[in-house]
Amino acid sequence: MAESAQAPKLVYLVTGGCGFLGEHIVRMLLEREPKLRELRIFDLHLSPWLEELKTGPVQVTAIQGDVTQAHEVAAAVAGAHVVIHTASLVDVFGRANPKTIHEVNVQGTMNVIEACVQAGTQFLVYTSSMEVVGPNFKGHPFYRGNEDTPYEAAHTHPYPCSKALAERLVLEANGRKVRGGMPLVTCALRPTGIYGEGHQIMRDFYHQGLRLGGRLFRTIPASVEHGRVYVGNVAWMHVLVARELPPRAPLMGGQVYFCYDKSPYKSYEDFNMEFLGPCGLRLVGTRPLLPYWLLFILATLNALLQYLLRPLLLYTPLLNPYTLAVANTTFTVSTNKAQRHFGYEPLFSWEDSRRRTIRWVQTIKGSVQ
Ligand SMILES: NC(=O)c1ccc[n+]([C@@H]2O[C@H](COP(=O)([O-])OP(=O)(O)OC[C@H]3O[C@@H](n4cnc5c(N)ncnc54)[C@H](O)[C@@H]3O)[C@@H](O)[C@H]2O)c1
Ligand SMILES: CC(C)[C@@H](O)CC[C@@H](C)[C@H]1CC[C@H]2[C@@H]3[C@H](O)C=C4C[C@@H](O)CC[C@]4(C)[C@H]3CC[C@]12C
Repeated sequence: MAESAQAPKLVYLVTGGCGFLGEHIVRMLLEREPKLRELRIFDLHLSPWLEELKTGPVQVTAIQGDVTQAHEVAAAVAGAHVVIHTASLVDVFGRANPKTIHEVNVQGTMNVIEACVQAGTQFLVYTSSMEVVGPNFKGHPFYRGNEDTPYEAAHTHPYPCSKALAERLVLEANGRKVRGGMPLVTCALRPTGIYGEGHQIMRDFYHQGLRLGGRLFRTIPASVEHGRVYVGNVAWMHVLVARELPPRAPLMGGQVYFCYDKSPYKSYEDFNMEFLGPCGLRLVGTRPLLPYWLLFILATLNALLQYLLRPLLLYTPLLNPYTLAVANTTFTVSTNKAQRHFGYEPLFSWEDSRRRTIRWVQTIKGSVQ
């Protein structure tokens, strides 16, 4: 895209723009992308808060659509300069069937790639995931790893499998000729466990704690570290990557970047207590109250119950064999590749991220604060 000091002229499309991360990306773009003329938000489910965004200087176009429908994606992409593709079925709790997860996450991504090629859209940013790497089904730890750390990325669960395949398709598409003869420039961002305002799993933990009289019971050893990153910093990295991809295409094209900030390395449960503790919850136990083998049996019983109850209702507890295995496997990143390649620095400090998240938890219905 030609540099210009004149009026804003860029058209961005964000797929999944009404999701937990998508909303933060949309709001961050409107606040911090001065070259934006039009922001298109493409989502299966449009949110009511979109209306409040239409009063600003940037044209906000809400598009209700399905990424599995190629013609709907093509219509949304036509005329866009940059596509940020975050739309995905994010499910490790058995809510969606594996076929649907593949259709949305893989076929949907293929539709986005093809739409960029046909429309002549040159820049595509894909929201991938740490799960593309691991933890693998063998439970190998990934300790303070980076984008170049050797690791056997072996998956059996539909979600990580779909994200890994989609990421590969995006990176392999880098360099393809788009309509008009210019090269497609792609890159993928791999957030670790995102937290912050709007995080549904944090909400689920909070409600579980309220149901248990203000207590949560430790199931994961405190020594098992899980990387986490604040949603505002993930959104900021997306904005920055989209801005720097055109001028730095030779360096950034076809690259992957972990999303990171200064959030501390802790177990998943201890990290959640950074926000749930100040909101009145207590984590019982300095070590897991139940042995792993018993937790595994309970997780397996949950999976069996989910299967048996499916004709009647969707039973999707937090504890299942997959979530137990992932939570019990250290996965932390330590990298500065995003800083080296496009000058990324976290926008929000840990203290600020924590304060914002606590403030949000306090607004959750049923909050005791
Ligand atoms: N939440 C995390 O911890 C985390 C971590 C790493 C990566 N990610 C990735 O970030 C992205 C956003 O995740 P999230 O946590 O915000 O999830 P989310 O479920 O809140 O958002 C996903 C959005 O995609 C939309 N969507 C789903 N299927 C669609 C379809 N067929 N067509 C159009 N839109 C569709 C949903 O309506 C939703 O608004 C995903 O790609 C996910 O893999 C999330
Ligand atoms: C019930 C206990 C065992 C409890 O500790 C389970 C926690 C479990 C629900 C989470 C532990 C790790 C989470 C995953 C991780 O943060 C990364 C992810 C990648 C992202 O792309 C989607 C979400 C997720 C799979 C995330 C889901 C919840 C956990 C498994």
